[in-house]
Amino acid sequence: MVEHRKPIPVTEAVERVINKAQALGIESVALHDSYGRILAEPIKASHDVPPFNRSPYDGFAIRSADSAGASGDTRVQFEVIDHIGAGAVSGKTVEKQQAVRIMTGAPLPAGTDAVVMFEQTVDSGETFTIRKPFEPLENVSLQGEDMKEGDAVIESGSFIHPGTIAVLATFGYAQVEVAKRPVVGILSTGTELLDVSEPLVPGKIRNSNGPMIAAQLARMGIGCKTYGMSADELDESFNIVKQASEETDVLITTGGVSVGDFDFLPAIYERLEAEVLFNKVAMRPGSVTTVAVANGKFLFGLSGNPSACFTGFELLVRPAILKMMGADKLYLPRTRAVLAEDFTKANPFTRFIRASYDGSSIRPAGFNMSNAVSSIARGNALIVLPGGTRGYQAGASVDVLLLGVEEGASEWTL
Ligand SMILES: Nc1nc2c(c(=O)[nH]1)N[C@H]1C(S)=C(S)[C@@H](COP(=O)(O)OP(=O)(O)OC[C@H]3O[C@@H](n4cnc5c(N)ncnc54)[C@H](O)[C@@H]3O)O[C@H]1N2
Ligand code: MOO
Repeated sequence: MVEHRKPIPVTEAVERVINKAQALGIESVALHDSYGRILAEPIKASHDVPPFNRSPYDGFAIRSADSAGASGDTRVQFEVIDHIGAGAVSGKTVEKQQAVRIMTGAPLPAGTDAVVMFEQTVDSGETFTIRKPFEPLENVSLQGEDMKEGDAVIESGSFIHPGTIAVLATFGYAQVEVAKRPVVGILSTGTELLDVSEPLVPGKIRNSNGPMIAAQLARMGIGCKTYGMSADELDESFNIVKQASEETDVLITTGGVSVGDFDFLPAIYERLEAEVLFNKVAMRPGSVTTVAVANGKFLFGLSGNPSACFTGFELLVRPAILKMMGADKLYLPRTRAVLAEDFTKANPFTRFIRASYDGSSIRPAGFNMSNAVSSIARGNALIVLPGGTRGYQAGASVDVLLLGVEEGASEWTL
């Protein structure tokens, strides 16, 4: 008898998965290993940045009051009494009409409150003259102008990117508290699958889903265990899935999840006595995406069809893993864009179309069936067309989810 599955809305599927996903705790890593991790502590400024008033230019530090009256006609002269570069502190106190030759980054000497750039001086040597007056604090980089001691600078849960690392280094974090990452496994099921290095033979295709998912994980800062490929054979697949699920927090399988005679994932979930969160989602591609939990381990049954597999990962696996990683932003950033060409197909389920987005308009990235590989390569975004709609014309405003934006992403709210 053919199994009938009840589709649930994609937002409901996301919610069910998110409700099951638990953060895995905290560990300490060296700063240079922290790129791509999720910060597990809030970062407060432990001192002012910059920590002292400093020169933002190469020039001369003066007392601004001494420059009063300087003009094109009336030059004002200064005597140079010291010379410092960044890292040095002048021991001198600057008196009337005196100056210190100062390089970018050096602290302002006692008594001075302005900096004259070399380009603003005439005849510079032991003495120099200027042709304009300077305001107090003119050309001075002020202590604390960037960050003040005690400022909340970065929130816990943020993705650690190069800018985060610059802040952490500034405040002396040689070690950083980060969220633990889940151990994720990938198993590609299908008797038809060949390894990437194998020659094509009749009836077979190369496994593109496994390497694609590994890369989708990599751009989230997650490595993976690869369980290779298994044939569509129940006992063999069951044994691999059972062992892999024991060795991982999240096992992602592709293929074998629909209602075909050789689709064994549903039977495997049953044998594992897994709790199936859903086995049909009102989305296309990826309607067969199934998520189950067995012994506290996630089993993501993604479709074998490449575009469906890709989309199921981005919409359902990615937020679950981000929650396990302790991230504060779980969803793909969402925006609106103008459709660049007609899309007249009906959308019985919410449709996610691989598309290329140029910042204002968006164009479907070619062949858009769930078995497409080419459009995944060409797309950098997904157009979202709600279920029950059809007949979108060029010029229509549509919802768009941006792909590959792992840093500083805003949220796609449910
Ligand atoms: N009677 C029905 N048939 C199908 C239904 C349905 O509701 N009733 N759903 C269709 C939909 S929608 C999809 S999507 C597919 C999904 O099937 P599976 O997820 O079980 O995947 P497979 O049948 O194993 O493979 C589908 C397709 O993808 C190719 N494939 C598989 N693995 C890979 C891989 N690692 N790399 C590249 N390509 C892969 C495979 O050869 C098939 O062509 O079911 C429909 N059928
Ligand atoms: O699961 Mo299928 O991808 O809806 O075409």
